[in-house]
Amino acid sequence: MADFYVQAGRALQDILARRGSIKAVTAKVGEGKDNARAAGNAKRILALVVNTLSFRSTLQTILTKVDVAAREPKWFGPGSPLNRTKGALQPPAPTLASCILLVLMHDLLFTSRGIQAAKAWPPRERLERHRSQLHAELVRIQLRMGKSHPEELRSGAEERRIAARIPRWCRVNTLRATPDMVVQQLTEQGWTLEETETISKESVFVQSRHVDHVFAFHPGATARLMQTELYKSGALILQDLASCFPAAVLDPLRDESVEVTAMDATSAPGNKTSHLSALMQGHGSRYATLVRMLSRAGCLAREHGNVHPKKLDFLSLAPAEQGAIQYMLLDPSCSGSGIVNRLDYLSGKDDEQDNVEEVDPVEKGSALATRLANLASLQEHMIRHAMTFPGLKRFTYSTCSIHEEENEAVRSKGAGI
Ligand SMILES: C[S@@+](CC[C@H](N)C(=O)[O-])C[C@H]1O[C@@H](n2cnc3c(N)ncnc32)[C@H](O)[C@@H]1O
Repeated sequence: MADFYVQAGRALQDILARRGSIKAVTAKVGEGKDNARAAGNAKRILALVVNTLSFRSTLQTILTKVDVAAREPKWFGPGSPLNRTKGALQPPAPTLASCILLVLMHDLLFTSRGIQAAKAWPPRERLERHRSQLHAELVRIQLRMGKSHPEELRSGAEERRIAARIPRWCRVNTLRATPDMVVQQLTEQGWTLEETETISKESVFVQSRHVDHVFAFHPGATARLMQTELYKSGALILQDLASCFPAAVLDPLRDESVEVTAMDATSAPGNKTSHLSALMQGHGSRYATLVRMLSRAGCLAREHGNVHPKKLDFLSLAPAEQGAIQYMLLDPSCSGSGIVNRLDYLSGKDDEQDNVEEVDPVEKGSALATRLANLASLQEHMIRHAMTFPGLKRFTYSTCSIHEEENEAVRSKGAGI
């Protein structure tokens, strides 16, 4: 179990050093030879890391009063042997010992079971020497903030309240089923399609007014939806409404009567690719990366679909050699600032299909400005590159960002409109 806390501390260190998203980092740390065990491990690490981050500001306030690193320098100071663990990042990243301290403090102060490592493990033993003072500080913070329970100190309460009101959007994958078939099966399972603006009950769903074959469900219905055969077979794909617009707008067959070729330039993980594939009704050829998702959605050419995935750097493609490409969906890396964060990973109802790239909700100020400038420069470069494809008739540019710098500004500079 000591190893578990070291792995969780490593994941936390990677996240704080901004080396990846929470999901990506914890999945990587949990990796091992035994897949089932690794998956279980990754889930537990994810839960501990997410919870530690939720209480991080409280934990750090406590540490300003009870400076564990100064009191126990051998295990939590800069010279700790924990900092020499294989793979530990070096400064300017926060030390591994300080990250392990946070995850241990989380379990000590916020769980009834306490730290789940051998009593003799020195970091546990050293930290627990300060247990009563740490608890006293926690109670002081609670009183100061007028909270009756430590759980109320968790940050992000407002975000969670909002998340609980956001519908769960699903797209019918017309390569697997017709919308009528989906409605019929759902109805047989106790769901009701209503013509209403508000989804009052978990069993009610409504049709999108904007994009064909897209339905909105109650946010609390996610787990039940994921149990359905429709979801498991790839006939129903969890995909936010906003993310359904690019393929719907591009719609390569809209004014074509002959076979066409389209490219999804930055396709992984593949939601928009499979949408585009479905809109092309099995015609044409195109590129994508995420074979697994495409296979599940029935899009792969080698499995009688219409997508030829290629793992390539879009920017390294020579447009002159791609004269066949007539339509292109360009959905490049972005800040992810507009992504609806349902926090499903907190409840274990993880949605592997959300096209989350990198989401950093704490990012502010000049760090954000620099990151946006870097992203905008790459995005503009991609638009310019797309526009040199000689056969291109139409392309869409989209991001999951709410920042003008990545949207209107990039479009104006890149495409000159
Ligand atoms: C926002 S995501 C795309 C999401 C995808 N359209 C979907 O709906 O599932 C951007 C993707 O572009 C990929 N990417 C970034 N630069 C690229 C490049 N030069 N060539 C190809 N893909 C790239 C990233 O790795 C990332 O997977």
